[in-house]
Amino acid sequence: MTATVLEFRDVTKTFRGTVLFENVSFSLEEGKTYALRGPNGSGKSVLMRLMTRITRPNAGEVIVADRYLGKGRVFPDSFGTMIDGPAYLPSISGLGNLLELARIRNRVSEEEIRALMLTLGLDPDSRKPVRRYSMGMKQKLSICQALMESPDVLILDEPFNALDDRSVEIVKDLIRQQQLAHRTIVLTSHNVADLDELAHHSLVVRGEAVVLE
Ligand SMILES: Nc1ncnc2c1ncn2[C@@H]1O[C@H](COP(=O)(O)OP(=O)(O)OP(=O)(O)O)[C@@H](O)[C@H]1O
Repeated sequence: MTATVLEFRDVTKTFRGTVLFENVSFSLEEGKTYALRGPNGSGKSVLMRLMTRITRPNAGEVIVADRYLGKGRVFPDSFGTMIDGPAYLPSISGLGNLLELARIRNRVSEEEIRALMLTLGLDPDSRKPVRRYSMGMKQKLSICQALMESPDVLILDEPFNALDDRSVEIVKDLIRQQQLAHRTIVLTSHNVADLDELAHHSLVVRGEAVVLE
């Protein structure tokens, strides 16, 4: 039997009186990859923020299974997210930034972070400050940040943006490794072929509804 990771129960989200989602209900199952689809501005990023509980619904509930919550915590403890991009310290290096973030939970070693950076084509020994990073380099750093602690659930908003073809293939391989490790993944992409290639199911934003297919 598959286990539920998180459940939306009659979730309504409005911004200043405008309804974005109304009475949305669905569940995500462990080990599955979900393509979140919908036109620009339909609410995909907001839905992802609701999943992580960064954004709260106006009505209804987002229920995260107990095993993903730290003791007495509201926020999921084992979710890796790449939604708005973390707020990097612009004057220090990529490795420096990842080490700072890793200190919060102390779950990943410097060696593991260095290896992941190398896999993605980032030089961990580069002293270049993040403010001088190109868009693609920042994107790779965000992917490192989301993956580095081997989270049980990955929420990836446009992980392939700004990446060259080779880097797209590397990120796809990393996602496939996560699938083999039975991780649960939600991802968006403006490239439908990428979503079709990777996802088991779709979450489609249709007006104020979200349909699981
Ligand atoms: N904090 C906020 N306050 C007011 N409106 C917001 C806020 N966050 C998002 N919105 C609105 O919610 C709608 C959905 O935005 P969202 O970024 O989730 O769309 P999206 O589907 O991710 O779009 P895209 O494909 O362009 O990335 C937009 O109209 C946006 O302006």
